[in-house]
Amino acid sequence: MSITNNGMVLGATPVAADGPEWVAEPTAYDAILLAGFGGPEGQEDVIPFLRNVTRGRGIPEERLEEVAHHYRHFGGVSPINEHNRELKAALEAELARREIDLPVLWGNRNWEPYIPDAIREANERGFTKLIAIATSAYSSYSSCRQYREDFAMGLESTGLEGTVQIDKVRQFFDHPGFVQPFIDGVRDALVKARAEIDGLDLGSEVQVLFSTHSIPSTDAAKSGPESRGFDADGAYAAQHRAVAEVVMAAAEAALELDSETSVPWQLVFQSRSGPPSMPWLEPDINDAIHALAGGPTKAVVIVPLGFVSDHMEVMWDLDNEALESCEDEGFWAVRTPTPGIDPNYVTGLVDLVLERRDGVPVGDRPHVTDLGPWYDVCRPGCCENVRLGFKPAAAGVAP
Ligand SMILES: CC1=C(CCC(=O)O)c2cc3nc(cc4[nH]c(cc5[nH]c(cc1n2)c(C)c5CCC(=O)O)c(CCC(=O)O)c4C)C(CCC(=O)O)=C3C
Ligand SMILES: [Fe+2]
Repeated sequence: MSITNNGMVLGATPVAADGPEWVAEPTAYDAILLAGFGGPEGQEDVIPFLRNVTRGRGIPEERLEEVAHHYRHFGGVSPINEHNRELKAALEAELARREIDLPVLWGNRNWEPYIPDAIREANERGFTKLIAIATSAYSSYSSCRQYREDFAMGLESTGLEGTVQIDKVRQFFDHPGFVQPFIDGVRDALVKARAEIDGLDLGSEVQVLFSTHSIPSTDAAKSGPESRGFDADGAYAAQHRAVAEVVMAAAEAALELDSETSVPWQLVFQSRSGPPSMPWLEPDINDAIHALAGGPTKAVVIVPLGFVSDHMEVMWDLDNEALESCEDEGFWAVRTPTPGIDPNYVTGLVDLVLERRDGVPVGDRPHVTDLGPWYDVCRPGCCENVRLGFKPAAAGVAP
């Protein structure tokens, strides 16, 4: 991978460092690149998979053993690859329904089929312009830039940089298609809590915990473009807070609560993995649950706001650990669904592809928070990783 003398990264849409945040001209894409995290599909895959994920990351050995145990507990199989096969099929069905001729290629960051496999397949089928959907909604190194770096590395390792172009749809944390399944989930959970707990006061006796992956504080601070002036927790935390506010307002409206009543909620973090000496975003969801003990809370609603499907972080860290913490404290508790292949989500992803294909003006792009619509082309320095240092990335402006 090389950077041209005017600052453009080869393989990415050619825009200068001071180029546009949004691409308002149509682009004749040949195919969609569905980019997943990847997961093991049997006991023998567990260790090689974990090595792929943690290469060069300084994750303590004890943490790896603990995480290996989560996978071993489920036969060494993460459901994440099956989720992505289902999502691919759902996208294909929605594209066919709308008579849009865009094949979907699938490649993962950490397991087969790998991103370079998908890039090679694109080339073999004569595709030169790909629009990527990464299965990750928010801005941070792990949820945005790392996918873009893997695209750049994949183009380099296949020798196809300059031949195949990879663009990426904007981070979709505040796209209505992604947010609607969470609104439905919180509404349904509150209805259920009210039905099952006699005389429940939704204004004081429920706690909605919006949970997302913790990340190192240094990554959080660098999430999103510097120019936006976010606080120390960066765009990552700000985006989650903004979406949670929208979800709560919509769920409260659906329940027809009087305007005096607002349901208590907070943003919490899970799945921390660095050494204890390294600060990561807090509070941890289990600490937050235990801190509610002795207060008015009777019911806890856990919302996996940072995740698109019920993969290992949801199955283990929420459905096993966090629900157990609730049980320990005697709280009534439910975990609401992830978007999965909810029709709102699938339709929304196709809309995100079409807004790039058709060059929809930024003013016409759907978004439910004031932070969006997010950039088509990542800004200089966006989501960079100060621990790992600079690596070239596709679908953005250099550096
Ligand atoms: C922000 C974020 C998302 C959400 C965005 C997205 O969805 O992409 C996410 C998703 C996921 N993370 C996953 C798995 C793992 N993540 C790890 C480690 C890490 N994640 C991090 C962040 C994130 N991770 C970070 C900062 C690390 C430390 C290492 C590093 O600096 O990169 C490790 C290593 C062991 C451990 O320490 O836990 C594993 C096994 C799986 C697959 C689950 C399955 O198999 O079903 C998924 C979807
Ligand atoms: Fe992770």
